[in-house]
Amino acid sequence: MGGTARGHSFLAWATSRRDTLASIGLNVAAGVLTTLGLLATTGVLHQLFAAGPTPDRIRAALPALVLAAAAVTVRGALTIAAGWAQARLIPQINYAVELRLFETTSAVELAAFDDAGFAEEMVRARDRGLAEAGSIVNDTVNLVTGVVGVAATAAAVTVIHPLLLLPCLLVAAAPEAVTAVRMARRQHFDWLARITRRRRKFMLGDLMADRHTAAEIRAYQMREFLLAEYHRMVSLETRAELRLARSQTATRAVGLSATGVAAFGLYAVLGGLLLNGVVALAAAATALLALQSARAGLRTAVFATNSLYEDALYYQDYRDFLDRARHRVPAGGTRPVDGFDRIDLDRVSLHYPDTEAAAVDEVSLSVRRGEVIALVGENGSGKTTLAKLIAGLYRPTAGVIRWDGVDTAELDPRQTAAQVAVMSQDWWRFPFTARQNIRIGRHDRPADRPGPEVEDAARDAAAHDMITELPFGYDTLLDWQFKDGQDLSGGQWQRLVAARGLYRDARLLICDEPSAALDARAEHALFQHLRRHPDRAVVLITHRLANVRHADRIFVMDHGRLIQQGDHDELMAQEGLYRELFELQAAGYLAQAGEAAAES
Ligand SMILES: Nc1ncnc2c1ncn2[C@@H]1O[C@H](COP(=O)(O)OP(=O)(O)OP(=O)(O)O)[C@@H](O)[C@H]1O
Repeated sequence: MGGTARGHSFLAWATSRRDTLASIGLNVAAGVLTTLGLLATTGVLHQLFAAGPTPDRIRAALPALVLAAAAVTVRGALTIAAGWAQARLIPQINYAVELRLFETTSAVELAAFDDAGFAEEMVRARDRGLAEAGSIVNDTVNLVTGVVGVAATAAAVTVIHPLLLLPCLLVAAAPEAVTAVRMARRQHFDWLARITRRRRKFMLGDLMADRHTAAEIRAYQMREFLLAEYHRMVSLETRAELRLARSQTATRAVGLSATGVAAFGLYAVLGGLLLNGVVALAAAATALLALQSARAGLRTAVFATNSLYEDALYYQDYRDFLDRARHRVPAGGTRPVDGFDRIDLDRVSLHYPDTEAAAVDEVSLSVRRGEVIALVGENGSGKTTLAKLIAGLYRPTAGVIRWDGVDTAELDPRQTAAQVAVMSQDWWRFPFTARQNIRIGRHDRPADRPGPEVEDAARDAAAHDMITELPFGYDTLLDWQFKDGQDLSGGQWQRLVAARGLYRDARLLICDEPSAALDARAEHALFQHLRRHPDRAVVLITHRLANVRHADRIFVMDHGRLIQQGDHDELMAQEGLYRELFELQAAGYLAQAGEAAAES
């Protein structure tokens, strides 16, 4: 926890030195005025309890009274100023903490997202870690305020009567502090133990309240099934929460009893000292005031320590996540890249985490500039994984990928990625306008770099007409959740994804099922533009084998292994999976063509 609090104060310091200094400094200054105020009050009481006529005593007490009033006023002003500095600091810190998280999550390697442990840590960091950053600052300032308050009072008391109250204060504070820390620890560990179940509960809740799942849930009448599953989670959760509440209540009861006994003892000691004449009446009265002020300070400090302890435990999750995530940011090399003549895969394998079999198993192949190659195989045979390896989205768990003979690990990763465009099979409906949805394919294209215009890319992907028919054309927001937002059909989205890929205008174009949702006309239009181009290599994955007939080379995958390669004619001349799959598809068309001929 010490490390965390230190780490965080660095963050506050780095975020805004002025506001951090002001938050702490003004609170300390307010504490000094508390001491002054108490000393002035003792002065007032001494004069009032002295012998002599009342008007004289009041007159004598006046200067101290003015001093006490001034101390209270200035202290109030300082506290308000400290509050202002704190209010400025918190949003800055929250922003810095969020930014750090998203800078890291968006930089980690893709493989990290396949790791369930990493995904869970990320949820934890977002779920609680972020929210705690602001509270840590608040609680730290409160702790400083509380401690300064107690120290200020203790200083005043020491001046008035050395060694009288300090031990008493400590005795009064101990039970509260111990109870608070115990409760915070238990709360945290209980939360950790329940996190997987809570994630599942949220996920079920999302399924039942999401627009994208609504149709399927109704079509399969999944409602009762989901509700029963949700109910099961909720009952387990409720039971766990009740168990926690029971033990927390017991701890609090013990803590409060101990605090009561300590307070009683404290007053008894003070009474005894007064009766025995060890303390004067004025000093005893100030002591009571001081005790009250000290206890308020103590309560603030204990409460802040408790919250700080709890915040720190959650915030530590955030920091641990950042540390671990930073190790998953691909380091990459420094060799500059500007295109390639050939990419060679040498016995490349990829194992997903927690899986037995390799998704890609010792595959060797090459992709040359100016070629169109195709990856073919049944579902789950490893085509998408292999394409992601070629695209550099995954690093091989064994084997080497070389660009013009250089291991990709040595190449500058940003420059390498700039050479690649991926039309992915599982694309996302980005909530931007149609134009932005295409432009994000190369949003940072410098003005002097040639490339297709947004509308040309859309035309090539058969998306232009559909976009111009939208209510605001290219400026239509493609998110139905916002006013004037629109949604598109699956095929329309896929045209947009294709347009984005073409707009990116990269040397290596990877098309994973680019036409799965397209109608025949759009598919035809797209494939016109995926033909050979001297400056570009295309890696095509498709189950519609008619589209791979013209590929320069076809690679056939089965259970992660490369089992056949060659062009269409070579592969058709062999017994094997390719011919089998091709003939199965062709038979469907031929049968239909035959039936049509018979009918006419
Ligand atoms: N993120 C992942 N984590 C774990 N296993 C995965 C992951 N993605 C794919 N797999 C597994 O890896 C294997 C290869 O999957 P891949 O998606 O590469 O196949 P594919 O040939 O593209 O299939 P399809 O034709 O259905 O698109 C499959 O057994 C799949 O279950």
